[in-house]
Amino acid sequence: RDDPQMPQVGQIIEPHTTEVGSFRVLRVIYSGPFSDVYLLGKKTNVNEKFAMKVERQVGNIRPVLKLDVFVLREMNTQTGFPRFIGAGQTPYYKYCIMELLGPDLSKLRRSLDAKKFSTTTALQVCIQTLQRLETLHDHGLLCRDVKAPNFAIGLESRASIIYMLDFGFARKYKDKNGVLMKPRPAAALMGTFLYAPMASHKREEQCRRDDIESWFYMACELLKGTLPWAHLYGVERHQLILEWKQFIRGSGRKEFLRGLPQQFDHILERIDSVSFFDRPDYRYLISQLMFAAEQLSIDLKAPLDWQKNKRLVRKAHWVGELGESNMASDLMRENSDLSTANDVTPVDVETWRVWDS
Ligand SMILES: Nc1ncnc2c1ncn2[C@@H]1O[C@H](COP(=O)(O)OP(=O)(O)OP(=O)(O)O)[C@@H](O)[C@H]1O
Repeated sequence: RDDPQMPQVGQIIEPHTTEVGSFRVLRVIYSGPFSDVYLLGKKTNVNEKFAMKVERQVGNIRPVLKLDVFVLREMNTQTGFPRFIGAGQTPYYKYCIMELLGPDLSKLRRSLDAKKFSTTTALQVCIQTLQRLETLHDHGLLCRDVKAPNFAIGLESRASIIYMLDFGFARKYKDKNGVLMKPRPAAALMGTFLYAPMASHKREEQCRRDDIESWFYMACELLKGTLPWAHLYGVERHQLILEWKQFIRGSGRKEFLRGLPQQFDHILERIDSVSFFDRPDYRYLISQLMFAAEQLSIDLKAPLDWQKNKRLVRKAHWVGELGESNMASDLMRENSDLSTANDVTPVDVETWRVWDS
């Protein structure tokens, strides 16, 4: 941010595509290890706001903005994907301008006193996030970093829509003829340890099922609170996190699922039965969530927690960053002090205390 070559507040940004016009940099929204995100206003009307993700041209250990631009362009007209506005580069940085969104689901959840959403909100969020994954997958793309910080709410009239963000780990799983690509013999450990699918822990190629497996961990966290392995520092303990994920499929299953709608048992069973080339049965998973809502007399059209409590959105802006998408293998190689990789405060670990004793 102190680098004068990088965008500065007040500066005018003029994307190469002339039809989108010019923008003024208003402030920094996020400053991370791999990218910075800025708030922009239209030069002609600063009240018309946008977000701009920026990545350095030189010295960036994980250049991904090209991927973000590719996916946003590909998904541009789809519900729940930020509208792509324009992109460009200077000798110092690349940038991508897109629709401005509200806070992410992780910040919203951690802004609540109970650190979990109401069941009404959590189930609606679970359904919408699954629908986003279905859309992404049906466009031939995998996310490979499904987690609450990568979903954000829309602004104002779009506050009930959950958007998918951050495609830095996306990958095509079909070739140009639409044929499913064969798995490579080994793949990098990708994504975020907390939610990584077991295949990723084992350095196997990921498939659609693996995004849905990560979605499942996220869904459990949204409904029940912080995951029981959240306190483990993934860089050093990722093998133990894998063992946790295996344990909840064996003797730990009942305890793990306690307090969640009973349909979560069927959901996990169905996810685990999907093989590498299969299309997950999104319809079945969504119908199970709807069935859970029906049994709990939940109205799936009811206002969401942040629509009922406007303070929550303001509070979420103050909650710290969490769970950056650090490429696990890079972290381990560097063995640096990036201890935020799995930086979850075990505030509501209480819920899962049974395993600590
Ligand atoms: N369109 C947007 N509108 C509002 N905020 C955004 C938008 N895009 C990104 N952000 C904010 O910037 C943060 C980082 O964005 P993103 O996850 O795309 O970048 P990243 O470099 O991959 O970050 P990380 O590695 O931490 O996941 C998001 O968590 C969100 O708070």
